[in-house]
Amino acid sequence: MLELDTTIMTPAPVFETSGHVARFADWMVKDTKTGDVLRADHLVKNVLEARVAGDKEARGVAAQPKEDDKDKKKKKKTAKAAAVQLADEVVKEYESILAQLDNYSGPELGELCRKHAIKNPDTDNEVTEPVQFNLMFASSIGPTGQHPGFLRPETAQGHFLNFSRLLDFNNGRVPFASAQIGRSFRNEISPRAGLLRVREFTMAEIEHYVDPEDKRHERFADVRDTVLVLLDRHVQSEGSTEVKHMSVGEAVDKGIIANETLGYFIARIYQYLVKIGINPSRLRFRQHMANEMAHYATDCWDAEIHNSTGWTECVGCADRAAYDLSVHSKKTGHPLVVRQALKEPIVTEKEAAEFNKKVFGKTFKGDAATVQKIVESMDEPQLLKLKGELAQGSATITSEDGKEFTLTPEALTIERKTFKQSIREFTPNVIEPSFGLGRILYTLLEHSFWSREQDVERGVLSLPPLVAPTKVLIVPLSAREEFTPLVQEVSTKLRKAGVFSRVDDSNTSIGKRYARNDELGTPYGVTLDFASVQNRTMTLRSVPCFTGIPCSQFYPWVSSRILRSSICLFRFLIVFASQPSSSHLPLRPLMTMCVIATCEVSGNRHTSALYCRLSYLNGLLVLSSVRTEGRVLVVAFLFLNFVCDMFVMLTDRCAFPTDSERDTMDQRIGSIDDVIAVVTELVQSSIDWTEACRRLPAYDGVQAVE
Ligand SMILES: Nc1ncnc2c1ncn2[C@@H]1O[C@H](COP(=O)(O)OP(=O)(O)OP(=O)(O)O)[C@@H](O)[C@H]1O
Repeated sequence: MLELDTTIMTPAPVFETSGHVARFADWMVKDTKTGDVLRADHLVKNVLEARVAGDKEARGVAAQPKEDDKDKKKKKKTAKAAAVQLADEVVKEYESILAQLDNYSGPELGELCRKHAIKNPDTDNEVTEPVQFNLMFASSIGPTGQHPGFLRPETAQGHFLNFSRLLDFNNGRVPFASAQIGRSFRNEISPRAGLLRVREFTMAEIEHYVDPEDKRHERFADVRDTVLVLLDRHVQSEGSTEVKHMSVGEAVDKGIIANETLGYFIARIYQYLVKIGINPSRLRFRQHMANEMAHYATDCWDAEIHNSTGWTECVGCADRAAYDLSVHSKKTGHPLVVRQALKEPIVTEKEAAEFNKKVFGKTFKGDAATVQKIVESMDEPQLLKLKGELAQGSATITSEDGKEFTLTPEALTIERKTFKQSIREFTPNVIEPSFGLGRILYTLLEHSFWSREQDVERGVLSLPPLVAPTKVLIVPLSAREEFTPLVQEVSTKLRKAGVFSRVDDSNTSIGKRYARNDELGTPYGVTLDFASVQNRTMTLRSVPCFTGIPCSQFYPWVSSRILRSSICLFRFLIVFASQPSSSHLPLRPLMTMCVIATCEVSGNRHTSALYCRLSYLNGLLVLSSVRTEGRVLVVAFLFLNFVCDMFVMLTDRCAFPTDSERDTMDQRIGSIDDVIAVVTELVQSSIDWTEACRRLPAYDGVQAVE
């Protein structure tokens, strides 16, 4: 792959030729009273989605999440959902429109606004008919300002302008690819949602040039079995968003993905996104519908990632065919083609025109070149017709501006000739994966950031080591002088191993230091304690990774929760039943049980355990205050409470470990050199945490200094 870096400010003829001046546009509408500008498709989407959500709320399917004031400010243009129930057919129609929203043209969007009374959600005013708005920033180049230019809206055109040079570097052969990372600029109608829609953003684009007659990819076998979540154009045009899980091999075989090279890059995009930490269950590939496709594309798939704003396109992967190279070549007259030596020459017979230069020049004088051009641009049937007319004595041809010329057999002869072709000339097709780095980074941060159930203020960023800015945190337990040489030794050894580390020797507690670095996304931590000074050992800690509940643990976890909740209810009933009517403390055990039940169900086991013990005390208090005959019941309650406790302890064993447990459990110990070797391999991803645990024993807090 050849990397290039081309200019951002681009002369206008480049984008006139590529079609961007005429067609790189979005549809916008204006608020008829305030003049507020809205992107037409976004307006329809916001309003219809809000109506569908309002319908769900009215039916009691899902409550609308409450927006706090901050969010309200951010989502100024988001339509508010009124809890209004809609007719079933209307909901169906709205869902169908939303599924194929990207396929509507401007007039169709205008029609939708009228038909469904879609207004500006902020003002409730009508909106105008959609008009096209070109997304490029115009400027002028040079001191006189007479050369118009544009800030590039994509890096791709820079690749195409340099095609001949790139082809030379690749010895005139395809396939090969060029790559560029750089800023692009789009005058977005409504730039919102943080980094998701901005007017200036970083793109990483690959242009892969292939033979149009052979779009196989030599490494396709490596990715053939990669299973993807696909939302193809047929499903969308039926108004559905039902996805298919399918290997890329099968999708190419069935023609869902147009060709192997496109399929290869889609699979590689998937692998890349998952490798950097995007949650694969929130990633899908959506095919563009016919109207939605950019003017240059013949097939296009977007890698869409789900985040707090919904499904967002983060990478586009298009087959741009020969469009760009052909238009630039036509405009400049410079052939952007590949010349390939044929193994077997191709022999063909065809009609060929031969000009008698002397007579031709004398007859047509200044128009000779124009007449020759007209004849040369004729195809086989036209030449045959002309040949017939010449055989009759003369033929008349007309130029584009309507001028007539009479040709005679003296000036021009047409004969059938044999041609031997040993070179094949073709314009390569281009497959283009186009990454928006801001969108990828934003969704990655969203997918990686979480907080502990019992401490929502304490955030954790579970970044894979590959992308984490700091790979290892070195934490000396004390700021005492004897730690300094050790810290320096570990830091130097990690640097030599190519592992970027940082020392946190601040005065705060070790817990706070861990927490701070968990939030910064540092995946590993090594701790130097007093045992390190004495025995040269070091502990290794991995930042907990929130992957959701693994399937294998999901059912035991759910059943344990159900069991625990049932036990709470059971306890509650026992307490209730054991209340002697004369007791002056009837509410205390009752309230305690309610607190326990709430804690158990919400998973807050520390508080639950505390209240559990309190319930015994309550039982004893009740015991001392009731009549003799009521005591039997209270003793029975205490006994049953004890049995319940045993149950809870047992179910604790099969319960899904909480994050705090993973925090403290995931500590290993070893000699400084062993730990450095293991953490280096972890950072390089050549081993996983399981292998690290096999190599280093667990740290149980006992291997400390005597
Ligand atoms: N305004 C923007 N802000 C941030 N990233 C963007 C923006 N526009 C495009 N991108 C990124 O560039 C990539 C390739 O651009 P492409 O032209 O395919 O986007 P697009 O289809 O115009 O996007 P959209 O439909 O969201 O406007 C997108 O997948 C996206 O990640």
